[in-house]
Amino acid sequence: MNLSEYDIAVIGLGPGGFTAAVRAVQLGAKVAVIEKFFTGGTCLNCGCIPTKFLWQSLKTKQKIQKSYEYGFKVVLEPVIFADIIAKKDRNIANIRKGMEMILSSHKVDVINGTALFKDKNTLVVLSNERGAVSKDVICEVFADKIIIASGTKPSIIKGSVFDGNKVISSTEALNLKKIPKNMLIIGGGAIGIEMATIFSGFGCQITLSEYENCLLPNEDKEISEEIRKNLLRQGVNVLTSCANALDNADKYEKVLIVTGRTPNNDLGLENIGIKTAKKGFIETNEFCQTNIENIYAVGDVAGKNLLAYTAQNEGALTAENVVKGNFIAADNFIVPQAVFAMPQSASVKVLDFSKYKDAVFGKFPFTASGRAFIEGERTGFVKCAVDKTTKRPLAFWIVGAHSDELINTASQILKSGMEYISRETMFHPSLSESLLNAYEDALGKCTELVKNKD
Ligand SMILES: Cc1cc2nc3c(=O)[nH]c(=O)nc-3n(C[C@H](O)[C@H](O)[C@H](O)COP(=O)(O)OP(=O)(O)OC[C@H]3O[C@@H](n4cnc5c(N)ncnc54)[C@H](O)[C@@H]3O)c2cc1C
Ligand SMILES: NC(=O)c1ccc[n+]([C@@H]2O[C@H](COP(=O)([O-])OP(=O)(O)OC[C@H]3O[C@@H](n4cnc5c(N)ncnc54)[C@H](O)[C@@H]3O)[C@@H](O)[C@H]2O)c1
Repeated sequence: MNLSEYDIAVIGLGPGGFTAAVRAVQLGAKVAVIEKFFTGGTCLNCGCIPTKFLWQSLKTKQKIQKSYEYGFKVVLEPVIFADIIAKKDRNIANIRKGMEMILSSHKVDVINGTALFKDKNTLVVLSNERGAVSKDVICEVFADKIIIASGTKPSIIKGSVFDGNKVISSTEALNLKKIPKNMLIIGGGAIGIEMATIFSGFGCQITLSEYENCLLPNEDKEISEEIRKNLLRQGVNVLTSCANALDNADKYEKVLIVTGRTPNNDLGLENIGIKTAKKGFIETNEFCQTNIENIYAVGDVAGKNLLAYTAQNEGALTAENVVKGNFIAADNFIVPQAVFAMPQSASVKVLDFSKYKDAVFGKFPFTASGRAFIEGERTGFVKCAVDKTTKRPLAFWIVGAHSDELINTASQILKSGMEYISRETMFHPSLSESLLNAYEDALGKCTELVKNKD
C-alpha cells in the first residue's frame, strides 16, 4: 500500500479547499488535496461561474436588442443555446487550467479520487472512474491535520427524485443544450431566481414556485418585492406561499428543483466519531474545528454560509490557524450578498445590525442618477440605514445594474467603521455616488432629490 505523509490533507478542491491548500503551502506546510471530480468544485463547474456566464450572455443579448438607443441598427440572428453552453464550457475549462497551474506552481499534491476517513490521521483514497466510486484503493494519505472542504449537492423534495431528464437539479439545468418550452422551478431562493431570469430571458415560459410568502425569504422585504416585480415584468409566473408545487408538474416539459443543498458528508465520519448537526452539516466551532481536535471543516459542508467567498475566507483562515497554531475566529466576517436577477440585487449589514434601534433610512432611485441614465440602466434604487445618533452607515440594500460590484464598496465602508461617507471620495458621473446619495437622504441632506411635500 502506497502511504504518503503530509502536514495537512484537504478533502475537496472547491473554493474552500483550494484556498486552504494554497495558503497552507505559502506558509511552509506540505499539503495534499484529494478531489473526486473537477478542480473548482461546485462554484466553478456547476455554480457561480456557469450561472453568471449564462446571465452575462443574456445581458449581452439584451444590450444588442437595445443598441438602437445609442444609435446602432443591429439585427440579431436567432440564438443557438447549445453554442452558448459550449462557450460556457470552454471558459470553465480555461479557468480550471488556471487553477491547476496555481496548484502545481505551489507544489500542492493533487490526488484524484474519493477520500474516506480510516482513522483521525489517515484518509483512504478510492478510485472513482467516471464518477462511480469503486472499492479500488489508490493510496492512503497520513496527515497531522485534515481540512474537510467537501461542499454540498442539490437537495430533493419529498415525493420526487432527480431523473436527469424531466426532474432536474441546477447542475443539469446549466447544461441543457436546448431551451425548454416551459419549466416549473421549485424554490425561490438565489438559485431559483437566477435560473428563472436566465431561462425566461432566453424564451422559456417559467413558473417560479416558492413555499414561503415571498422570494428570498431572508432578504429585506422591499428587495424581494422589487425582484418579484421585475420577474413578473419579464413574464415569469411567480407563485408564493405555495406548498404543493409538484401537483402541476405534469404540465411542464422540465421541473427544476432548487430548494437548498445537502452536505457531502459520506466521508466515513462515523469511523472517527465526527459530529454532524442539523441536516447533516458538519458541526464546527468558531475556529472551523470539528469535535476531533486535528480535523477542521470549511465552506458549505459546515453549513454556516453557502457562499464561495465565505468558503475561501474560512479556508484561508483555517490554513493560517493550523500552520501558525493561531486561534483566530472565523465568525466576524461582514457578508455581502448578491443575486443575479435582471437587474441584480445586493445587500450588506454590519454584524450587530439588529442592535441598532434608532436607525434612520434613506433611498436613492437610479432614475435620479446621471450615470444610470448613460448606462440605460434606470431600474432600482439604493437604500441605506444610518445610526441616527452617530451618523454611522449600518446597511445598504441595492436593486440595480452593477449592484453586485457596488456592494463591495458598501461592504468596505461598513467594515472600516467609517463614521460618514463624503462626496470628495466619489467620481462623477458614477453609480457609486448613489451610495452617498442614499446615505445623505437618510440624514435629510441629499441635494440630488426632489424635496418631499411638507
Ligand atoms: C447554481 C449555483 C450558483 C451559485 N452561485 C454562487 C454565487 O454567485 N456566488 C457565491 O458565492 N456562491 C454561489 N454558489 C455557492 C457556491 O458554489 C458554494 O458556496 C461554493 O462552491 C462552496 O465551496 P466549497 O469549497 O465549500 O465546496 P464545493 O465548491 O462544493 O467543493 C467541494 C469539492 O469537494 C469534492 N468532494 C466531495 N466529497 C469528496 C470526497 N469524499 N473525496 C474527494 N473530494 C470530494 C467535490 O467533488 C467538490 O469538488 C452557487 C451554487 C450553485 C449551486
Ligand atoms: N448569487 C449568489 O450568491 C448565489 C446564487 C446561487 C446560490 N447561492 C448559494 O447557494 C445556496 C443554495 O441556493 P438555493 O437557492 O438552492 O437555496 P436557498 O435555501 O437559498 O433557497 C431555497 C428556497 O426554496 C424554498 N423551498 C424549500 N422547500 C420548498 C418546497 N417544497 N416548495 C417550494 N419552495 C421550497 C425555500 O423556502 C427557499 O426560499 C444558497 O444558500 C446561496 O447561498 C448563492
